[in-house]
Amino acid sequence: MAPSFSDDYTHFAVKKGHGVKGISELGLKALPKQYIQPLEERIDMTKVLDKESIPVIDMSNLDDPNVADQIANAAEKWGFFQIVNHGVPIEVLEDVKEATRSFFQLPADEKIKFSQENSPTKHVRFGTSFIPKAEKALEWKDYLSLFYVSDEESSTFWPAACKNEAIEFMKKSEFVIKWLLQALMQKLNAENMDSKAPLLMGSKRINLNYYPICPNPELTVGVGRHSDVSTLTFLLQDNIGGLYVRKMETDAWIHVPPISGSIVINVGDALQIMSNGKYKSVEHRVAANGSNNRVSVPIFVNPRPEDIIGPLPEVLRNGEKAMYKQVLYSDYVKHFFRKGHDGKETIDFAKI
Ligand SMILES: COc1cc(/C=C/C(=O)SCCNC(=O)CCNC(=O)[C@H](O)C(C)(C)COP(=O)(O)OP(=O)(O)OC[C@H]2O[C@@H](n3cnc4c(N)ncnc43)[C@H](O)[C@@H]2OP(=O)(O)O)ccc1O
Ligand SMILES: O=C(O)CCC(=O)C(=O)O
Ligand SMILES: [Fe+2]
Repeated sequence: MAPSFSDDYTHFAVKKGHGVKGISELGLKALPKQYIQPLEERIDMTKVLDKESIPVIDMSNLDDPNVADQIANAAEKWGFFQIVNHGVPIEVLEDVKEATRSFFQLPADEKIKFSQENSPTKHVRFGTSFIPKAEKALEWKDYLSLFYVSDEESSTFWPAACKNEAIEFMKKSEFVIKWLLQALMQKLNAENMDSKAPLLMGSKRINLNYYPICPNPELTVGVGRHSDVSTLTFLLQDNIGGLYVRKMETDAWIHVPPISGSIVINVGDALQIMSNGKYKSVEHRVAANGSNNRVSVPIFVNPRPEDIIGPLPEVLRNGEKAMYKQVLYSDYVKHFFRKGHDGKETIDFAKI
């Protein structure tokens, strides 16, 4: 049944498993007040630079040393870039976007089986907004978050509507992810990828994000300002648009235009820490949309929860002063998940 009072919307979306998709489908004329963001957190279009864009890097010739240079340069100067001709088949990308729509199309009583309270495993979580119990205002997004442990575990516990497509996307992306990390390590003189791979890409989480049509998109956000806590994020977006990235060291924002077949790559906090600040995790946010539903599928490439992360010895070899302490990665991630989105604040947890 549709909720009648404003406070009931939180119950309906968060506790009953309808999510913001359920609210969207009620056809309300006005946004429930819980979703109204303070003015400073809404996207101010006068701060968007429409003539600038993040780099787009063609990966068709991996033997060209220029490719690795462009990647390291983009990770340093922008923290965000798009890649094209990266080798992940277009059908795999289309299939995982379609599987995302199929999962969110399920009735609430099917999706709620995967909520924090009901899920058969901590590794599968369906939710809405970011951390509703810690947020001052809610965000206009539903998600399914899948932590990869093994094919067997995924096959047993991940929802049938999307598991094969999500696993395939992860598998087919493995080569290019490793190549990107190798190129980034080379530029830090930390070439030994065989020994570094577990730390850089020892765990993966894939999120399926659903941003339904919103009655007053200008009053809220799909995702608030944050940087990812990953090493790298490998993000597939559909053709709707709405992802904005902060231009480094300014208060201006740049839109990331959908490019068919491309993948958006961003540096996460773990790589900023390991590179002692050479590569930067940059704030980004997602606008809500008044006319179209949007999906996105980030693969968060991470250290393992039990890893200790800090500036790599190779980076400090030349006497450079460490800017970050050694921290247990799961402590870092738990700190991120303890509060609402707060821009680049999370990294203070690791600062010396
Ligand atoms: C959802 O909207 C988002 C998400 C994001 C995500 C950006 C990223 O960069 S995700 C990459 C995170 N890295 C990893 O998952 C790999 C390392 N994993 C770990 O260290 C651990 O698995 C763990 C995530 C810390 C969980 O540890 P565990 O011991 O199993 O502890 P829990 O009790 O399950 O969780 C602790 C605490 O975290 C919250 N939480 C856990 N998982 C999620 C999740 N998938 N989504 C949201 N919140 C999660 C949870 O609230 C727990 O606290 P409670 O108080 O509820 O118990 C970016 C932007 C977005 O909008
Ligand atoms: O939906 C997007 O384009 C980005 C989402 C995001 O930033 C995240 O899930 O961390
Ligand atoms: Fe993000």
